[in-house]
Amino acid sequence: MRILVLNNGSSSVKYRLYDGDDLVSKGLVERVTDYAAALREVTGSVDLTGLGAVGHRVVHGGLRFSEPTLITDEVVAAIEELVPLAPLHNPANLAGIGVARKLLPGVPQVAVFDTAFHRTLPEAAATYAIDREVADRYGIHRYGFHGTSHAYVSRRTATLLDRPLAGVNTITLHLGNGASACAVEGGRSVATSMGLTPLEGLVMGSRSGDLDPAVVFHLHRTAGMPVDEIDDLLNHRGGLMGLAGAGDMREVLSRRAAGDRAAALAIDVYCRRIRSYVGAYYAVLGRLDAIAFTAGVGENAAAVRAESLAGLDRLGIEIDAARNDSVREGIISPEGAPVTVCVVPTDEELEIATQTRSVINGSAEG
Ligand SMILES: Nc1ncnc2c1ncn2[C@@H]1O[C@H](COP(=O)(O)OP(=O)(O)O)[C@@H](O)[C@H]1O
Ligand SMILES: CC(=O)OP(=O)(O)O
Ligand SMILES: [Mg+2]
Repeated sequence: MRILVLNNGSSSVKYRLYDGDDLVSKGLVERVTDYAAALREVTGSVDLTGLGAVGHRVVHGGLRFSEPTLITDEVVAAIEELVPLAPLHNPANLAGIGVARKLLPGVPQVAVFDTAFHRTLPEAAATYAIDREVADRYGIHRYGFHGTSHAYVSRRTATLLDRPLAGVNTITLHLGNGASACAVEGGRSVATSMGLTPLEGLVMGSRSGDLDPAVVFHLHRTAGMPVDEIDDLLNHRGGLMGLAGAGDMREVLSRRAAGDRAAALAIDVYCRRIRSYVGAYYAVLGRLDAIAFTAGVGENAAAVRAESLAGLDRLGIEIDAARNDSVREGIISPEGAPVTVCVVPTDEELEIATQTRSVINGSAEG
């Protein structure tokens, strides 16, 4: 079955066309303002004959969506209702869905949610310690994101260990522009660092990750900053961008190499945050079999991997320097180490295609 996968961001359209598991073509349309035009460009440039389905990445699925879902008008309305919880991501996803349904009538469309994998979080992990009634009324809950990636990478890690997924405990570290950590117990997400929105947790390209919520009140009251400006400060002008003046890890690493102290501090803050989460999630899991690094930074920045896990050998967590510098995919811990540390390239689009196909096959059978 041929499947078109669309991953619409706030300013770009990424697409992949699969025939079974084979990638037939892929592309990226950048600086998108008109999704209809961008998608017409995509549909005009690839051969879509025999297309069996379109799979869409949808970032926020709220509490409702724990599985990939066939898109109907009612599903679109539900995704629209979640826009306030993901104002940067869901509108772009919806634009892609709207245009694809119009341009490809009769082709089934499937939504694959970033949040779905985390619907297994234990209640104690998903609950913020605030007034219960307020939380329920406004949907204040840890939803977690990058679930498609954490699911794919934790599965691949079990394969790499040559053990059944059900018996493997892994910490997956998705370090891209957005970044999140996940504790995966036997294939189920039991803790994750992003929360109500993709702002919480690790230090990211332009997002601050964790901070004292009182920072927001303080900036509002003392600096007189409107809430929208604080939102922009934390989401777009924080993280590596805020600390080092560049959001791209390659640039920050090269500035540090040139002696830039702000860049050096930014990387220290970035790696220390990862180390804190690894320790916390080790405690949550009780027994840890593997740590998997993935996404742009995790797959490519050996220095970040080494610095994040430095000094954890007493916990059985160690990196072999020669392996870390040479391995593109596979194990980077020393032979026989208690915890297997590995690099596992993610493939969110392939996972979306796989899940989309399972929905189509399931509905054909059912
Ligand atoms: N060779 C590299 N060394 C260090 N960082 C890298 C390298 N290649 C890519 N990156 C970083 O990966 C990040 C982007 O990750 P990616 O997973 O592609 O992001 P996203 O899909 O979230 O847009 C950027 O910060 C970029 O600097
Ligand atoms: C949810 C999220 O943070 O996605 P991205 O990493 O694509 O920004
Ligand atoms: Mg990515």
